[in-house]
Amino acid sequence: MAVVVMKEYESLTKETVISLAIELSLFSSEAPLVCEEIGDGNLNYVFRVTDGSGEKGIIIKQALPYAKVIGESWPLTLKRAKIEASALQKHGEYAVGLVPKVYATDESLAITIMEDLSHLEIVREGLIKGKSYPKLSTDIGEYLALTLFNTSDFALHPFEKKSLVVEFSNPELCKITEDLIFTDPFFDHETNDFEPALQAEVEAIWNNNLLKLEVAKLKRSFLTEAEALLHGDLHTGSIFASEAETKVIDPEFAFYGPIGFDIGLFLGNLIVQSFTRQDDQRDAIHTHIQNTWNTFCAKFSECWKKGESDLYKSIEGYEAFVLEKIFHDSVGFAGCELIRRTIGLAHVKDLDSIENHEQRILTKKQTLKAGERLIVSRHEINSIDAVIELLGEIQ
Ligand SMILES: Nc1ncnc2c1ncn2[C@@H]1O[C@H](COP(=O)(O)OP(=O)(O)O)[C@@H](O)[C@H]1O
Ligand SMILES: CSC[C@H]1O[C@H](OP(=O)(O)O)[C@H](O)[C@@H]1O
Repeated sequence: MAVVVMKEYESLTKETVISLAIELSLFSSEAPLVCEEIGDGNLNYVFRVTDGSGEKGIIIKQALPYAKVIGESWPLTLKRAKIEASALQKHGEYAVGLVPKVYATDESLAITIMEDLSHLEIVREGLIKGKSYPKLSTDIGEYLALTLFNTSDFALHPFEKKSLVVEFSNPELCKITEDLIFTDPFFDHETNDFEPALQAEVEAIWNNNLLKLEVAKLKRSFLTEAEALLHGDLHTGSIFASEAETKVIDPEFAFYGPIGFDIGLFLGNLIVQSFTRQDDQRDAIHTHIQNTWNTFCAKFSECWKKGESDLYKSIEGYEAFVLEKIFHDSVGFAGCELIRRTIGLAHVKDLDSIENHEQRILTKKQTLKAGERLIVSRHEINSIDAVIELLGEIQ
């Protein structure tokens, strides 16, 4: 990967992106370059440059000094571009082929130049259309096990692990998660955004001290447990796929946190999708939920058996203890994701695009109920099949 040293920060336009692509010799000098801005996320600009044939493309993603969805009133560090590029590379070392290739970065412009994945589809969009992506859960289960195990103390020398903890210190992006996932939805906070028909359910959440105690414990794990290098925002909008391929993008929230957080966010987004489907279409999603966890466990155990880095790895019962903790954390984090995606600042299209008002409100009530039960009962839920059973009980 090249590191391009450019001038000071400026917000790129389609024209300056083309000049940059020429300056960096990313295409042959005669190619008639075309650029479009394709970013649909909350935070950054994403430019796609093609050579006119429409076939060869590259992606130039640029961080803005503020959150795009809110505007300049929400300043945000440009350092997130470097974190994202470094996390793509670090995760790519272990989850080979499951993340886009990074071609170049420039810290002062806050850009990452990477592989164009436009031949794939964002999983959230495909799932909403009823697709099921046969390889999704096997690939994501493996991605989770390989990235999380191999960046943890189970695999790394303690000096290397601690130096990665420092490299991936990401306080501003973590603060967004601390607020938007773990705090604001559980209090009457101005960032919340919910439909008036949900007022009673939302107030019940704000008044539920048992629920809030459990969320406080999960937030504490997020704040304090530097277990592995997380993606940090692994929702179905951060995954590209086809029938044959899966690629995880957008790890700008990467930092050292609890292993169950990435797993829980992915499962939470699958659970949201499950509630939006007709009964006869839910099985494909439930199979993905089960297979994600089962693949994660199988691959994590395979990694556990390799290498000698931690003498305690061979102690009877230790691996089972670790996996049990990760499972209960994952279930709780999934619950938080369900609640924040329903009533918090950042919604998901799976829910908001349900046109029929009654159906949309019913589905949102279900995601809230499921979220609450997953959080409060997570220590009594002892298998992934029990999660599926719980989903079936929610009317
Ligand atoms: N490598 C890529 N190849 C093709 N399209 C991409 C790529 N990365 C991002 N995109 C497009 O840009 C959108 C926003 O990208 P994302 O990284 O999620 O931005 P944000 O950080 O703002 O959420 C994606 O939903 C996708 O449509
Ligand atoms: C104001 S940030 C809200 C929300 O946006 C991020 O998602 P993405 O960058 O994928 O659009 C993240 O989930 C934050 O919680």
